[in-house]
Amino acid sequence: MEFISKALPARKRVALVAHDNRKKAMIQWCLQHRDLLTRHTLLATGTTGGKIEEATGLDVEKLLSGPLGGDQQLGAKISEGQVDLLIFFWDPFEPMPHDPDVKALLRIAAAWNIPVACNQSSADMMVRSPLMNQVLERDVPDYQSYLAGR
Ligand SMILES: O=C(CO)COP(=O)(O)O
Repeated sequence: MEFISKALPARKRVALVAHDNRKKAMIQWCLQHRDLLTRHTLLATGTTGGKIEEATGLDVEKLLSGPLGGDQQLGAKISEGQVDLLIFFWDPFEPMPHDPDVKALLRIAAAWNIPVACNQSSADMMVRSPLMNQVLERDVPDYQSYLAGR
C-alpha cells in the first residue's frame, strides 16, 4: 500500500459512540469536555447522540442506532473523509450481536488513520492535546495509486 499525507482540519468532526453499559461514562465525559466539544462538529450513532444531546445540550448529528446500521454509516463516512476523530466507548465485558459491525468500524478507522480513543483516559489525552485545535497531517492510503495497481 502506498500512502499520502492528508490533513485533519483544526475544527474536527468528532464521532461519539458508546455501548449501553458505557453511555453514562460517555455522557460524563462529554459534560467534562463540553466547552471544548462546542468548538468542533459532533456526530454519533443514534442512541448515543440522543442521550448526549439530552444530557448536555450539545448539537449532535445523529446517525442510525449502531446495531441497525449506525456503525456502518460511520465507517462509510470515515472512508469518505468526513470524520476526523472517533471516540468509541465499547463495552469490554459484554458480547454484542453486531460485533462484526463494531470490528468493521474499528478496522476502517485504523485503515484511514484517524485518531481513535476507546476509553475515557485515552479520550482525555486526545482532547487535551494541542493538536486537537490544530491542523494535523497524517498518512492515508493513496487511493489513486491503489486503483492504478489493480
Ligand atoms: O451500538 C453501538 C455501537 O456499536 C452504539 O449504538 P447506539 O448509539 O445507537 O446505542
